[in-house]
Amino acid sequence: MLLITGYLKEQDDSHQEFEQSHRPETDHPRVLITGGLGQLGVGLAKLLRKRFGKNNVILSDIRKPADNVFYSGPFIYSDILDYKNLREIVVNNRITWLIHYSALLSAVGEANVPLARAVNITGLHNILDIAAEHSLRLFVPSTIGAFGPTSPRNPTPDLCIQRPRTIYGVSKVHAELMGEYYHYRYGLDFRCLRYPGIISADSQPGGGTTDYAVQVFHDAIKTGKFQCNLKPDTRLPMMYIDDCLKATLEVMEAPAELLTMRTYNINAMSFTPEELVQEVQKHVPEFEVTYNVDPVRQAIADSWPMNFDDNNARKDWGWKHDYDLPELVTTMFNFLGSESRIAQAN
Ligand SMILES: NC(=O)c1ccc[n+]([C@@H]2O[C@H](COP(=O)([O-])OP(=O)(O)OC[C@H]3O[C@@H](n4cnc5c(N)ncnc54)[C@H](O)[C@@H]3O)[C@@H](O)[C@H]2O)c1
Ligand SMILES: C[C@@H](O)[C@H](N)C(=O)O
Repeated sequence: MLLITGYLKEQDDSHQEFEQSHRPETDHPRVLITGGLGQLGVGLAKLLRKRFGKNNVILSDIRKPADNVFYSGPFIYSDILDYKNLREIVVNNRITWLIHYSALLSAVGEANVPLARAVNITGLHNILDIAAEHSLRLFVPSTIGAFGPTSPRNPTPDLCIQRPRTIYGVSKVHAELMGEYYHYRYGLDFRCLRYPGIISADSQPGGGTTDYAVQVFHDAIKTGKFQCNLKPDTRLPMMYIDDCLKATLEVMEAPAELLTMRTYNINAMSFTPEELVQEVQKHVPEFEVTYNVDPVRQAIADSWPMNFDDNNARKDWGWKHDYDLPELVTTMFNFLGSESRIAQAN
């Protein structure tokens, strides 16, 4: 058996022991999260473990997990480009839900197109085949980046022209279309949400265009100064991580008959760097910002939606966000402020 977890290792090194003492509850899904050590995976694992039980949710990645992650529940090495290994993990752990988070994001994708193509497209093909072969429920996130300069930008509906100009966006449109094709052709239970830029306090973004909206909080607390790599009036859809993870769980649990589509926009708020900074200054009045525009990220942002129309998600399966801009900013400062007080005390 392949599964080795820090949590289990602490108790017993025998895999036999795992099989006997940790039988999965049959009424809960057995979940595998790929690319689980990025900005979103650890938080999602925490949420799903609370709901389905610690041992029913396996995090996987090609990176080495931090101690707190390793000891918080099952973790396994998995490279999504290794089809045989992926299939072995699914079979040996009797996986029923696959959450496919592995990807190269927009900015790092432009910096390494061959790798982005391999991970985001070839990797997705492995995931689709394994999910179809083993009748898994498959979640693949898409993104505001799946739209391009010829899409309507304010607001962007679910169905419209999608001609993105990044390898990231192209690979995500490909994922949407392939997932839907497998659904209609082979009956694959494919579910997909187009996430906005996600903002989180306890995990770092992986090299996207919306990363500035996370970094700003860290710099406000650490130095009181921030250099923004997008222009002050660049408007993009954004969401606090708790809303993103809640939506993911909700769409995965939604009865199939409610889903009139298989790919939905979800949204919470939309702001520019200037508007975010004004809100941050309510908490840190002396906060100073300068602008040093990164032309690659700026060109990407200028081609993306400014506002996202998520009416179908709201109508079909009851999507509703909890965090608007003021709550987001207060929550980020509460979290990071308490962390920095703890660090100072130690
Ligand atoms: N964070 C956002 O703002 C956002 C917005 C829209 C969509 N999404 C999507 O959500 C998903 C998760 O995003 P994230 O922000 O956590 O990404 P991230 O970049 O932080 O993490 C991606 C993870 O994929 C892993 N990975 C890379 N190559 C791999 C391989 N060959 N095999 C297995 N794993 C591999 C990386 O090690 C990394 O831990 C992605 O598909 C992303 O496109 C994220
Ligand atoms: C928006 C999203 O897909 C990611 N945060 C990026 O900027 O690339």
